[in-house]
Amino acid sequence: MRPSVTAPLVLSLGDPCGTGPELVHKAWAALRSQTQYAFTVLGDADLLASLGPVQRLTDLSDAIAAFPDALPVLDRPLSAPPLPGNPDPVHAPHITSWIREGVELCLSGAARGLITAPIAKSVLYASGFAFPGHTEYLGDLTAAAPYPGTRGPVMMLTAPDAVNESALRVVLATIHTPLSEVKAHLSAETVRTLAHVTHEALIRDFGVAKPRLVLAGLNPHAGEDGTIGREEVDLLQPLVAALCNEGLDISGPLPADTLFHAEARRTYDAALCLYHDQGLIPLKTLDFWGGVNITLGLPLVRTSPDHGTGFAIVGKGIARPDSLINAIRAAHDISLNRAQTY
Ligand SMILES: NC(=O)C1=CN([C@@H]2O[C@H](COP(=O)(O)OP(=O)(O)OC[C@H]3O[C@@H](n4cnc5c(N)ncnc54)[C@H](O)[C@@H]3O)[C@@H](O)[C@H]2O)C=CC1
Ligand SMILES: NCC(=O)COP(=O)(O)O
Repeated sequence: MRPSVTAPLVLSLGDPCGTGPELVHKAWAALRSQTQYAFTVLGDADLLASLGPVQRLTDLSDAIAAFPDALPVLDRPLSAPPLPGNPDPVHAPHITSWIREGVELCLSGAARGLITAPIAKSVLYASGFAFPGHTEYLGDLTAAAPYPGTRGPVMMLTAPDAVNESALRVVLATIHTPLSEVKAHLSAETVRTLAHVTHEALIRDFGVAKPRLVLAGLNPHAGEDGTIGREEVDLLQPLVAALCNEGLDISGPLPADTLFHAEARRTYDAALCLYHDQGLIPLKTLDFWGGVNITLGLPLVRTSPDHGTGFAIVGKGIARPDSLINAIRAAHDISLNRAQTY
């Protein structure tokens, strides 16, 4: 069902021992007077009440009215008390159930977007979580839901507060893949799907009328005509030619080391990167505090701060909410764009 633009956003609390709970309160305090960003937390209300004012909701539709006065929460209690800064796999089933319920609320139309606070992957893996991260989990949870475009999930990171005028968007062909295995995971079909999902999402989710894509090379100097690696010649150049024939505006493969300076960024709307750090190093260098992680190609809107659980700084009052605030704003913006084009 298509979500109403007047439905609230929902936010899964993530790891209760991380910075998520305090950041949620900081984000609420920053946004409480702007009810277009009203969100409700799926998580433990006692934990959140220990950090600031909360309103326990029984009905999600009360979220917008409650938002200016207190942080709205759909109380989904933990079974053991969380120790700040000390993650414990005992919380894993709750963490994943908050995400699952957020997905259900979005797919039913009761919520118009899901923001996920950070999870610690290794903690979830220790309790049997079978997905590399939210991205793949959300792809699995939504596999049966109708979607009008090319299916993701695709991970996009955006640096909305990047300096030098031009923001940066990167999308990843491989995500949490060890570097030694990246090459084996790169196929024409993987990169082709990445390009199409990104092209369609730039139109549907970001309102870019004619998306311009660029593909980064894998090797130094993009292989230098096959003399420093052959992936560009054998795989990526023919693929870019095929994608151009399919109607996409895409260039590359280009050397990654000269792809991210301000002037270069003005020439494209999204950079297709082949592995995690190829895209995330420039992004986090440009905008360490404000980056947003967005999942493309899903039948729901999902955003997240680009940082992790920050266990070492929990409770110290120094965790910055910029990225979470940007994630909430991005979910709002994307849901409005989708309402116009979906
Ligand atoms: N969206 C998600 O669910 C993500 C989860 N993670 C998970 O987070 C855990 C920790 O990963 P790390 O690589 O240590 O990354 P991290 O982002 O938690 O920490 C990296 C550095 O940034 C600082 N930092 C993090 N958030 C901050 C904030 N809001 N304000 C100020 N400083 C902040 C930390 O103190 C640390 O120095 C891992 O288990 C990882 O799986 C990592 C990235 C995204
Ligand atoms: N480095 C990005 C990250 O870890 C986010 O992963 P996900 O949980 O959004 O799939």
